[in-house]
Amino acid sequence: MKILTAAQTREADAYTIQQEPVSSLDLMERAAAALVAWLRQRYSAQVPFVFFCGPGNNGGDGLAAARLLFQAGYEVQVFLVEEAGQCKSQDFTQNLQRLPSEISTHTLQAGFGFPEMEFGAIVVDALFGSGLSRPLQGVYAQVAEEINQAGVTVVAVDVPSGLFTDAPTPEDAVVVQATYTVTFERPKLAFLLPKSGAWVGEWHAVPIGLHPEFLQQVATPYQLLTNAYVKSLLKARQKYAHKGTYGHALLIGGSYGKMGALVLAAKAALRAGIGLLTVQIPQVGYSIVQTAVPEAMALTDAHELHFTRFMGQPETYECIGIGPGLGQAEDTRLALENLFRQHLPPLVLDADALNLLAADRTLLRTLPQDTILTPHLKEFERLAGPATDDFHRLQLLQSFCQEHRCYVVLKGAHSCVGTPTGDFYFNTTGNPGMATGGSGDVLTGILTALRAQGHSALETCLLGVYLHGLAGDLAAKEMGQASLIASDLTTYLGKAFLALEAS
Ligand SMILES: NC(=O)C1=CN([C@@H]2O[C@H](COP(=O)(O)OP(=O)(O)OC[C@H]3O[C@@H](n4cnc5c(N)ncnc54)[C@H](O)[C@@H]3O)[C@@H](O)[C@H]2O)[C@@H](O)CC1
Ligand SMILES: [K+]
Repeated sequence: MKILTAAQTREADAYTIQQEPVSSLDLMERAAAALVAWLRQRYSAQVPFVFFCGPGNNGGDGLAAARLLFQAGYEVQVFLVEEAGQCKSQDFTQNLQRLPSEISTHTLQAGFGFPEMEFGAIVVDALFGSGLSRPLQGVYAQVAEEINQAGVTVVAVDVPSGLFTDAPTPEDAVVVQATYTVTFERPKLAFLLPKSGAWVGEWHAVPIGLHPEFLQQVATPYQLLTNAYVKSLLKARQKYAHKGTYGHALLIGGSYGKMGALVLAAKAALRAGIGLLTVQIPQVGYSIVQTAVPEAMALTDAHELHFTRFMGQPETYECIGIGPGLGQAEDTRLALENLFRQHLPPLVLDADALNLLAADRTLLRTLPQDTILTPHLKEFERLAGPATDDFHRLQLLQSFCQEHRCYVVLKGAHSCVGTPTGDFYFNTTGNPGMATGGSGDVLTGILTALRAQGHSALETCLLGVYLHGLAGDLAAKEMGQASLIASDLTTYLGKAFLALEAS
């Protein structure tokens, strides 16, 4: 699903208005109706609502929603926030005229006294949306600050007011801290990035019937993974298959004190459908692996404690995953250097393999084409340098993938897959319970297994991050986020496959 910029959203609105055709006011009515349907589903008519409406179409949405909610029997109060002399949008003015006189309506201007909130009231933030052109100032900044200090649930309309959707929001800017953001049609890019995403709270995209033709033709490098798309990447298992049909993968990793990481990756690879799995481990790991993962074959390194020399034949494997628990010993770095000189099957690199690459730029330059790298933010910074903000990081991701002709899964909430073509794919599954040691090792196992089964590098990344997050969501539903541990992700991987197939 394409993610649109604010300018593209305006074009989509205009195209819909012209082609459907529908009046701008009726499109706003649809947006308000979608917002109100969301609110009514969540809150009963006993819950009082306080709307703060700005002068543009975002404020217009707020006014239309206040009217619809009032007509549905809710207690509604409206505050019009305006800088003296500020122009109002036409649809705002029309919706103000349509506001029933029974709704208590006040104007807040500079130097206002902020209203007392009734206990349990929900604030609806309709100050500014995608039309924001500069940071909030004056009365708008004051209202946003007061809302943030009121300690109430805040539902932002379309965008939390003060947040830039396609560019970094200045560090010192005032932004409404939303509990929920009900956004129209598509989430905005800023919602998916770690710093700006924190203002958005939990976001929900509600459709307002923007013209499908426009959505189909508009060009963007930013895509959001949808269930339907990821499902289309699944391959059915064949009746006459044997274990050789589903690839032979190799995982290299584990070192003294870090064998668990390799075990987690190995179990995940097996649950991700691999036909055969071999692990290469230092001698210290032999009995651990043979006991913990009896389904895997083991190759042991000449070294007791860590990886020093590849012991197999590269052509035996359809994919090699390197990194979980690998360690960063000097002879491990040399072993990687030697390995990269050989003709290799597709690679998945994680954890210490990435740290070794970051410390040795020559090694980075010898990276085989279409390698998949799975850094978290800190590991990515070591590889590509520090980012000044979320948007700069996306630029770094794009140039890194293009320069090294590789795929990068930048891990976090909404993990982002960067590609050599310059496109970005944001994941939609997963939860904060997965921020726990070993989660990344499980992902490496899943990706290695999918790649070995013949998925392209891109398919592997998309299917892998989605299933990994879905397993986390299913696990969290039953055991809660705080108690979730990495091996639960593997336990729930089968259910994730089933849920995706059945969707
Ligand atoms: N037909 C449409 O165009 C639709 C628009 N919709 C709503 O319209 C919103 C966008 O509306 P607008 O383009 O009117 O923009 P906003 O309502 O976000 O902003 C209004 C105007 O305020 C001014 N402004 C920007 N930043 C300011 C600041 N910091 N201080 C003071 N003034 C500032 C600008 O001139 C801007 O156009 C969307 O977020 C959405 O809520 C929805 O109703 C769906 C349909
Ligand atoms: K808003």
